[in-house]
Amino acid sequence: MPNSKVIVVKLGTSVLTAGGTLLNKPRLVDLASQCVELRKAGWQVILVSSGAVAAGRAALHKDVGNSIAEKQMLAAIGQGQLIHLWQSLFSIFDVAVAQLLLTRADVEDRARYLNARDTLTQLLSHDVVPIINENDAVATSEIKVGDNDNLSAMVAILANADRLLLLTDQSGLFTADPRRNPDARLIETVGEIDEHIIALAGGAGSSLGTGGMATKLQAAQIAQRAGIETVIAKGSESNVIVNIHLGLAKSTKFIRFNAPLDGRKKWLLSGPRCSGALICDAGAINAVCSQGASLLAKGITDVSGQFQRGDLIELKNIQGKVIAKGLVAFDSQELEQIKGLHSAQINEVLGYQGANVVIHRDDLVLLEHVAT
Ligand SMILES: Nc1ncnc2c1ncn2[C@@H]1O[C@H](COP(=O)(O)OP(=O)(O)O)[C@@H](O)[C@H]1O
Ligand SMILES: N[C@@H](CCC(=O)OP(=O)(O)O)C(=O)O
Repeated sequence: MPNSKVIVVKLGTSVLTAGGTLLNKPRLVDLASQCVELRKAGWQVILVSSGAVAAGRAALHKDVGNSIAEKQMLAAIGQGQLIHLWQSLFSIFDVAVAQLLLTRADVEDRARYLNARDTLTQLLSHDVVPIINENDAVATSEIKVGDNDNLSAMVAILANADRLLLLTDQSGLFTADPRRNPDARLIETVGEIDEHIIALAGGAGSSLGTGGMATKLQAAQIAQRAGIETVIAKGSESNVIVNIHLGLAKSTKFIRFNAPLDGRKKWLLSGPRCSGALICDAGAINAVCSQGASLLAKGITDVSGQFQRGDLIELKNIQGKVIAKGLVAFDSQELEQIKGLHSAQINEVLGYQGANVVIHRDDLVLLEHVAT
C-alpha cells in the first residue's frame, strides 16, 4: 500500500486488562478486529502493546512483588503469552504479526535505530502488523525507556507515522486526574504542551499502569515536535480506533507542529538522552531560532553537566527554558574555557584548532515551532 498512512496504536495495560488483573481476551479480540477495519480503510497499523507483566503475573498463579527483578521475570513469562494471543487473534483475520522488543539503546544508537527502521519498513511493506513492546526482561535502568508511552512516540518517529493513538482507561487529558476529581473536564485540543498542561497530569491510575498521564504528555510532546499528531482516547469506548478517524470518539488531540525535519533530526528528537546543557543569551537564541544559524561560543553564558564532543545536549535560554537540542562539537571542559569568546579567539585559548561552531545548524533541532 504505497500511499497508505501509518498509525501507531499504543495499548496500555489498563486497556488490555479492562481494569482487572488478567489480560481481557474479549477486549483484545475487539481491538484486533478494529485494527483490521482500519487497515481496510487504508491505514498501516503498528501496535505498541503493554501487558507482558500483567500476563506474566496471571500465568504464574503466585503472589509476586513489584521489584524490578520480579517485574523482569514476569515480563519474560508474559511476553510470549501476549504475542501468542495477538498472533492467534490476528490470524482469524488472516493478518500476520511480528514481534519487536526494543530498548532505549536501540533508538539511541544511530546504526541500531536505522536497523530497527528498516525492519519496520519491511514489515509494513509486507502488510504485517508489527507488535512492539519494551524488552523488559533485559532492559536495565540505563537502557530502559521505562514506559510504553514514550516508547510509542519513538516508534512513531521511527516509522515516520502520521498519527500516534494512545489508548488508555480515560477519554483523554482532563483538567485533573478524573479518578481523584469528579469535576475534572476533558480537554479536547492541546497546542503547545507547556508547564500549565504538564501540571494537570498525574501518575498511573492503577498499580498496573506505568507513568499515567505524565508519560502520555511526554510522548505527545516528542511526537508533536516531530510533526506527528497524537490522540489520547479511551480503549473501552465502542469502535474507538475507527471512530477517532471519523471524529466520532471523545478524545484529546495534540496539534502537531509544522516540522519538515530530515530523518537525522527526527532521530535526535526521539532517541538519545541529553548529557548536559548550554545556557545562551538572547542574541544566540534569536540567531538559532529565527535565522537558522549555528550556535557560536560568543552567545554561551554557562555550561551545565559533563559531556563529550559529539554528545547530544540541550540549549537553554537565560530563563532555563529548553529551546533546542544538538550535537556539540566541543566537550564541556573546552566550552568552560571558550564560552563568550569570539570564534577567532578559540584556537588561541585552547591551543589547538577546534571546530568553527559549537553546534552546527545541521546538528541542531529546534523544540519551538509554530503549530499548524
Ligand atoms: N489529568 C489527567 N487526565 C486523565 N487521566 C489522568 C490525569 N492525571 C492522571 N491520570 C491517570 O492516568 C491514568 C492512565 O495512565 P496509566 O494508569 O498509566 O494507564 P495505561 O496503562 O493506559 O498507560 C488514568 O487512569 C488516570 O487515573
Ligand atoms: N512493558 C510493560 C508495560 C509498560 C507500560 O508502560 O505500561 P502501561 O503504562 O500500562 O502502558 C509490559 O508489557 O507489561
